[in-house]
Amino acid sequence: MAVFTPIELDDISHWISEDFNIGQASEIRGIHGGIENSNFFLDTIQAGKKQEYVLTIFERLSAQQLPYYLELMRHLANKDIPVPKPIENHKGEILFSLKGKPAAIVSKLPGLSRLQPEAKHCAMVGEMLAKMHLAGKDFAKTQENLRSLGWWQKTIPLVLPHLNTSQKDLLTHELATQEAFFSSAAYDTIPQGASHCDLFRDNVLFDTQGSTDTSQDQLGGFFDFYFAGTDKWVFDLAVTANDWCLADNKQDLDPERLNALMNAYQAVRPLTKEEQASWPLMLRAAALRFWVSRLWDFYLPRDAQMLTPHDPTHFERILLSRRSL
Ligand SMILES: Nc1ncnc2c1ncn2[C@@H]1O[C@H](COP(=O)(O)OP(=O)(O)O)[C@@H](O)[C@H]1O
Ligand SMILES: N[C@@H](CCOP(=O)(O)O)C(=O)O
Repeated sequence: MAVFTPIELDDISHWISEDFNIGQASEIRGIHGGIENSNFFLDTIQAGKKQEYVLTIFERLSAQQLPYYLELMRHLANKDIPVPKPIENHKGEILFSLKGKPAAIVSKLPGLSRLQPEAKHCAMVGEMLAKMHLAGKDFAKTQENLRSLGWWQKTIPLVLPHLNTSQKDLLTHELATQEAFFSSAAYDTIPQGASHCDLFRDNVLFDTQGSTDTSQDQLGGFFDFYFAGTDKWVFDLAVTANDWCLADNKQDLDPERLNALMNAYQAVRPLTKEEQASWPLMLRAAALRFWVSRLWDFYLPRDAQMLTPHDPTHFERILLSRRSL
């Protein structure tokens, strides 16, 4: 994440001790890594013991949009899906205001990201993703994926002037293909529900159980639900596959990792015939979604301390690879 809105301990100490039951704030540290929100590790001391939380200040999402994400995390956590649990204040609220922006405090998950995943990591992620989809079936709220087709249609004209001719052609052709796909009868038959929509390697933690290698790794949890939405579950799986199952050339799919992800997912929730048929176009949709957002972040950047933009060309290559399948 980046830090767009700096926060000091003095800004929150009184608020934490007065409004919550999590002890006294003892330290706050800006987190480097993501690109959307201002995130901080927040330590407190409660009954003499250190407790760890994550404080997020939302930079783009509004107080109207946020209840979906926070309630979804609470719903999933209550069903034993390992996700950050929003912390309630004394009034039972989970959405607050800090420095004039919406903010939340969530539990800190254990572990670290595995950026060079083995097939077994892909399998753990596939299994938990399917369990998460099923656990979200009775989640009452719905909210569209705010980075889906409507957003691509609005954003692509903003980035096109920055691209060369072949990039422009690729982007406009793929958008036209996806528009036709989204409006097809087949698309309507594909099951949907609460989806993470950004389940990249850096949004999953593995608990290493104290081991220095990967042998004991257990899933620590999924986090960063702030791109979640009601979407096709198989789109969520395609987003995940495009990041977790890359071959050494960083663009093609690696059969071993992909099989591990898909088999583990389908052991919990087998894909329907319609989902199977949609898979090639879903992989392309998932590649397009992140090519567009990376272009947008790259060419129309915001001010931030500690911001590291992601490379858009990575998803241009992934899209080309998926189109050649
Ligand atoms: N609940 C959490 N538990 C543990 N670490 C977290 C948690 N939430 C965020 N982090 C850490 O903060 C970093 C940035 O968070 P992220 O959600 O990716 O930022 P952004 O909201 O900007 O996308 C992550 O890479 C991770 O290290
Ligand atoms: N996963 C996306 C960017 C979203 O940033 P995150 O830090 O919130 O995951 C990408 O890689 O483009």
